[in-house]
Amino acid sequence: MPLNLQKAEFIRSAASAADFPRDMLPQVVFSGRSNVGKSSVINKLLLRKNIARVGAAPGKTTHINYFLIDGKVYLVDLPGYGYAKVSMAEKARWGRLIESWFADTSLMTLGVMIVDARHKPTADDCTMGEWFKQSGKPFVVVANKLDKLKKSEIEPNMARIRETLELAENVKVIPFSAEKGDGRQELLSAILGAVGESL
Ligand SMILES: Nc1nc2c(ncn2[C@@H]2O[C@H](COP(=O)(O)OP(=O)(O)OP(=O)(O)O)[C@@H](O)[C@H]2O)c(=O)[nH]1
Repeated sequence: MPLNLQKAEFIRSAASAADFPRDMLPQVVFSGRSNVGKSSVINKLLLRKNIARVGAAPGKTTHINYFLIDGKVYLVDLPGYGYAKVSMAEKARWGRLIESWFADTSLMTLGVMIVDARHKPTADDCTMGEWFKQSGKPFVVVANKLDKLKKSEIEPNMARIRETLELAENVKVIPFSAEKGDGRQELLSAILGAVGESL
């Protein structure tokens, strides 16, 4: 049976490891700096207007949101990072939550790390990249907001992202526009391949 992307449902918000689903279904985990467009990427991927809420209140660092696609694949939405106005206490809480998630990488099938196509990855992005590398699981980098680049900027910016994050050759950097839809097929293929499903 092909995977029906239209059948996506919110399952739960997890505030600690006790709430993480631990059934055997594959988990595709999304991370990104606050405001990078993570919700927009997820919405574009699923062709939904608003399954992952876009934009309203940045800095919601306290919960990991779980969605289930067609009863078969979890989409895991890690809280955004790097939002300037967040207190030290909230940053520490974010760190503990992420640490507890990555403590058991048997839960993870594929990582999707979203960065801004326009900019050099931040120190926080590099830290996130380390979490993914150390997980030992496959991951891809999505360079979002591609529509804001001039054509001539695309290649050098992608190279800068790869270099700054010190990515191994087998890690894909996917130029993406949640606004226009560029990169959707490539990201979808990477996800379907990792979870062993087709459309
Ligand atoms: N031009 C352009 N704007 C985008 C794109 N993706 C997202 N945006 C805009 O960037 C802003 C942030 O998008 P969100 O999807 O809310 O970002 P987020 O990373 O989920 O943000 P948090 O909720 O703070 O974690 C919104 O104003 C979006 O419309 C894109 O590909 N191109």
